[in-house]
Amino acid sequence: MARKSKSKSGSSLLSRSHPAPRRASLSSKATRTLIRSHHTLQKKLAQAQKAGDDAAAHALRTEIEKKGGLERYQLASINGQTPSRGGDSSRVLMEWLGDVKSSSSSSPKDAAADSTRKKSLLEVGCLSPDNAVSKSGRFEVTRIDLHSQHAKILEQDFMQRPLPTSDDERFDMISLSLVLNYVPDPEGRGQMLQRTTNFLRTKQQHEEEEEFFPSLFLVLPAPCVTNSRYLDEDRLVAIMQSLGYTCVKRKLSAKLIYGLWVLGTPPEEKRKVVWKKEEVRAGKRRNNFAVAIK
Ligand SMILES: C[S@@+](CC[C@H](N)C(=O)[O-])C[C@H]1O[C@@H](n2cnc3c(N)ncnc32)[C@H](O)[C@@H]1O
Repeated sequence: MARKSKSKSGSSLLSRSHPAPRRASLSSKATRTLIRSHHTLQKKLAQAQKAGDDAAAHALRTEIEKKGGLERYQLASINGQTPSRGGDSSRVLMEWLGDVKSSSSSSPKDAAADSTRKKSLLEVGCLSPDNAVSKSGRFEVTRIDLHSQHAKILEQDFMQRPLPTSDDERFDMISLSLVLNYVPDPEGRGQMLQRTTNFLRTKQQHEEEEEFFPSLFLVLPAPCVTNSRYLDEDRLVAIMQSLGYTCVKRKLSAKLIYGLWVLGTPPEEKRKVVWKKEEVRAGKRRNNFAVAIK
């Protein structure tokens, strides 16, 4: 039975009834294969759609569904979050925030008020309401996903979420963990990164010392940055800086690259941001992950 839930922006969104997610008992190898194959098929589908090849797009949609579609992909991703397989990425965020005061308010009254106010977090691509960031109790979390597997997760495409009209509707932090690499084409990834800036509240002058907010927690598979023909860390930093972000925390593990990117006060004039898909390093064994902004 469908029922309605309210988003932070006040828009009503349809949410479905949610059976408890089935845990797939997949091996690590099967999990990786399934995730990779889903990404490849999504990329081919985006290419077919761009080329206007309806027959190929139909065949690819059928193949994606035959392999279990987004639901099975999500179950494989949940599998990858078990502690034995690297765990929940938001634990890294909580380690970073562990010793941070919630505010740098100048007056004792403001400080008292702010220390009781939870930070607001928009978690895009949320598979579970029980990850470290939710359990911390430090955030008021709004969770969204293309396919919700839990009543506390709104079924919503971030790219379609209504734009906020005031800071009350914006967030202190957005989490984009293993979501940007789900987007099948470079331009779509650029649009997603650009769009995050609209959903973060404005940094106030008196907050200069509040070093971790407003911010984007961005997590990508490490090879997207360490072994791509089109993206390395320098280029990622340059792209993010052109959007107004500064990296304040960064961690590279064997599998993932994590970053906390603070959005600064908006520049006087909006800078023109254009990033093409250009080779930054050659090599036959590299992948083609890229971010492009028109
Ligand atoms: C690999 S899972 C990542 C889950 C989790 N954040 C993590 O770090 O393990 C990617 C999720 O992002 C969701 N997703 C991708 N694009 C999205 C969008 N535009 N809006 C909302 N969710 C999206 C997918 O549905 C999928 O559940």
